[in-house]
Amino acid sequence: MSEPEQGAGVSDGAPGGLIIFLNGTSSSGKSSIAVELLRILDEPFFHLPVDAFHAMRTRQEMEPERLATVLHRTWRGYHRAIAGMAAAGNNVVVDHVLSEEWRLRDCLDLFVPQDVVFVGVHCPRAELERRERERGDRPPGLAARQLAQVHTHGIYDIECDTSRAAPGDCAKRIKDFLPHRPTPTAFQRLREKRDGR
Ligand SMILES: Nc1ncnc2c1ncn2[C@@H]1O[C@H](COP(=O)(O)OP(=O)(O)OP(=O)(O)O)[C@@H](O)[C@H]1O
Repeated sequence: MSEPEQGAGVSDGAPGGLIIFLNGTSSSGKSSIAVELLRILDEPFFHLPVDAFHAMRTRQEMEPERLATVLHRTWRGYHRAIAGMAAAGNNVVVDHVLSEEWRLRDCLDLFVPQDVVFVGVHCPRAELERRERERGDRPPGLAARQLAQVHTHGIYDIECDTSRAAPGDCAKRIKDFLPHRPTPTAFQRLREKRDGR
């Protein structure tokens, strides 16, 4: 039996899969957009949220120092799992918080930069705090603490403000952007910046 044809327009014929990378603070609306994306995208995509990787870990108590090591390893493994899925030709929606500088550096080292659609998921502080209170399953102040770092690199392919647009509208904008994404991509530009070019 022959292999199913690879989708045109989404991966541009490249052997690697496309990575739609949603970056924003906790409660900014990343998962909600990812759910909508998977509903409307025409090609097969996998949603890989960082939370799913934390949820796979055993639940035992750990000393803070050991926990820090285990968490660091989890994030590094998550980045490599994304790269691995994409390397095998799978399209991926990533739902991640770049709240520490090394995380972006690690992703820049690992992902094929022309295959990444880097999406800034923004939401004003007051609305983040309101959502945190309403959902009750995140520590109060978590999103506000992450705000300082998450968007500091300042370069995206596309950005959305989830206080002004519903998750479905953000997903539709991202989907419509895919066939027209310009080069260099945000990841290509960030790599050039990293390399001092
Ligand atoms: N565009 C939006 N408008 C209004 N409410 C939203 C919007 N997007 C998400 N929410 C609400 O905000 C809360 C957080 O959304 P979501 O889980 O998608 O965020 P997240 O960025 O994935 O958060 P986390 O990283 O903490 O998992 C949910 O209660 C969700 O219903």
